Amino acid sequence: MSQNNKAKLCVSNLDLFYGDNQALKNINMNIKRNKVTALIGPSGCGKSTFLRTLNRMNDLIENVKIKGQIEVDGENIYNTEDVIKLRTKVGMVFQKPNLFPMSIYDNVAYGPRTHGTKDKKELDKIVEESLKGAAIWEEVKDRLKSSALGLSGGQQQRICIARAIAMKPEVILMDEPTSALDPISTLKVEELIQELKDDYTIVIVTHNMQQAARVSDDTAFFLNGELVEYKETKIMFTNPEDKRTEDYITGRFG
Ligand SMILES: Nc1ncnc2c1ncn2[C@@H]1O[C@H](COP(=O)(O)OP(=O)(O)OP(=O)(O)O)[C@@H](O)[C@H]1O
Repeated sequence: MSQNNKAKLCVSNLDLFYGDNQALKNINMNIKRNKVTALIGPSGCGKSTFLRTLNRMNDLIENVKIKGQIEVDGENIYNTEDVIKLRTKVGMVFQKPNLFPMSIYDNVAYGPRTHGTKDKKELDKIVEESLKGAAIWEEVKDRLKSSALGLSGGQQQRICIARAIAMKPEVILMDEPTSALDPISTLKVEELIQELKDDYTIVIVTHNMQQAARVSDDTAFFLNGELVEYKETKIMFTNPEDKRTEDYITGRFG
């Protein structure tokens, strides 16, 4: 299962139930390291649910039952007691920027501080590197002490990415990270995603097929909780195998 050296995450026989409602049905998927993998499919097909299983965010929801196995670097994440460590390794960026009402600096330093980094010089370094990594340093370097909530939506989303990077994750999960952004900010975040894959494994949920085609290396198409098709993005968008994939990407439904 985890013999595939390229795979960062190996998902096998994954089922997920919300009460009696089965939201994920026997998902099998190897997600490649240092690649961008897009999850697409119509509303309610299970994309966000699947994304959340990858760092156990569904644990926080009542009545959820999960079967099957998810390995990160060969380790089953549902066996570990240390969920905090898992979420450090597998970070997440949400649909809407969700910064704290504090300064830009304090937002980025928040995670490292709560994990015990107190040294001012070290924090300065982490903040600068993370903001550079999220391609927002030049825009904010002279106002690090100002409120993060004074930034534009697109800038806030890049600060959220910087905040994720500050924890030194290996995988970054993104749930429709540009859906609340204007086209120019969207483009900036898309460019950033492309740059980030040199250092991280990225899994992104998107409703926007052009976006999946622009940013991802591999694409997975979900429908009614099933993984219908999963392959290289280039091939998926030019030569889909399954009629349902073709119907979806050509805009016939969803
Ligand atoms: N917290 C929850 N409790 C119960 N059912 C849920 C919960 N979250 C999602 N579901 C159900 O699970 C199914 C999959 O939802 P999910 O949000 O994963 O789909 P999605 O593909 O991400 O949709 P969208 O594109 O609209 O965000 C839906 O039937 C949804 O109603």
